[in-house]
Amino acid sequence: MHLRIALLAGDGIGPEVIQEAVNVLDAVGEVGGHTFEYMPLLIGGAGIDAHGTPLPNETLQKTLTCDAALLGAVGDNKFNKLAPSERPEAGLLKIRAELGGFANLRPAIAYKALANNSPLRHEITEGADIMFVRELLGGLYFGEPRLWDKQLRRAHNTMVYTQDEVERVARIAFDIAAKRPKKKLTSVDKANVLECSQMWRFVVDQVANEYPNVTVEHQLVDSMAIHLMTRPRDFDVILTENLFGDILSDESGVITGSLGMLPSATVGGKVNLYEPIHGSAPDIAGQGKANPIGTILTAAMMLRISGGLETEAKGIEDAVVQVLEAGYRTPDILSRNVDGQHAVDTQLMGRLLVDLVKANLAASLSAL
Ligand SMILES: NC(=O)C1=CN([C@@H]2O[C@H](COP(=O)(O)OP(=O)(O)OC[C@H]3O[C@@H](n4cnc5c(N)ncnc54)[C@H](O)[C@@H]3O)[C@@H](O)[C@H]2O)C=CC1
Ligand SMILES: CC(C)CC(=O)C(=O)O
Ligand SMILES: [Mg+2]
Repeated sequence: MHLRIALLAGDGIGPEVIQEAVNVLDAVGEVGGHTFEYMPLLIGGAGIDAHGTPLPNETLQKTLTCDAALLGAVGDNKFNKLAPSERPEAGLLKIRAELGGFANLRPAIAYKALANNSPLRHEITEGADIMFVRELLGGLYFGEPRLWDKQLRRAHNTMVYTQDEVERVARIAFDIAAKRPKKKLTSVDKANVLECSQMWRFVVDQVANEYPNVTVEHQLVDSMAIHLMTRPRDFDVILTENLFGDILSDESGVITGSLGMLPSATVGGKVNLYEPIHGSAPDIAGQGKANPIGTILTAAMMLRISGGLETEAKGIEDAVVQVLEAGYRTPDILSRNVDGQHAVDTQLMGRLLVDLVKANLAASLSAL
């Protein structure tokens, strides 16, 4: 298998975690006989610094020629005073829109080895395995008009969805739910207040008729924030709009032990975009403290979805379980009062995973 991968490292911890994912991909390539061709491209603050724009044209054009795009994170405090349309984050929103992927898949799994690293009690998180399907191209992040009228001392953002936009992401979520053991879909909205949400619910119910084997429920987003923390095991696929999905999926970092553990894949467009769900973490950037696991699991999603490399993806996911069970912890998942932990930095976590991935793949190849 040959994959051309646009490498959009971005800002802050982005380049640090992307490097570890590349090392793991290289290990997969070496053992599995695949070639991964990387195209490093600037985005976010790195794009602003080099070319005055968070999405240089070269980045977009070259990404469009690739089989997949792997992104770290964007954002830097030095740009905080810029208007939203000029900030690093605007580059990410623009590339998402241009690539066209509308379904952002964000799995959140409670790893057994991290049971004592979550502030939630073990019996609450044990076995939790959620797949968020977040609509990525609509809602408040893209709706027009949007402005801050400083003279009128008033600002607008617009939540807008078409029925077609809801339908296409709902279909992806139902397809996923239909293939999972629990076959349950929870659609999250704010239908007691918002017309967008009332329409969302109407469309989801229509699509549900095509999936009689999937159990459907609707939840309001405010109480859902509580249900997610008090009974995460009751959920399977969670379908929601852009902003609600952004917030709830970050919240699921509590279930997994850290935001740094969470991967994502965006599908449905011209080129799939793979990114961990966390941001550029300026508070820990450049210190070797970043957890690369979310990005490494993101690379596994890329191999599975864009490369059809199921064994290789599983080899990475198993390596993550093994490294955690052996007690290795970056600072974000290191707990006080827990025995058997070994503190590691970003690079050592990456190296341990490279070795485990190589061993896992060699074992599965020799078993063939
Ligand atoms: N996809 C992207 O590129 C995203 C970019 N951002 C941007 O990132 C910047 C920082 O935003 P924040 O709200 O602080 O969110 P953040 O996700 O960057 O960080 C939140 C907290 O989680 C920690 N954290 C995040 N990723 C981690 C990792 N891999 N390992 C260990 N700890 C990790 C950070 O140290 C911080 O304490 C902002 O400029 C924001 O706009 C935020 C979210 C997504
Ligand atoms: C544009 C991004 C900064 C929004 C975000 O936080 C995300 O997509 O997770
Ligand atoms: Mg976010």
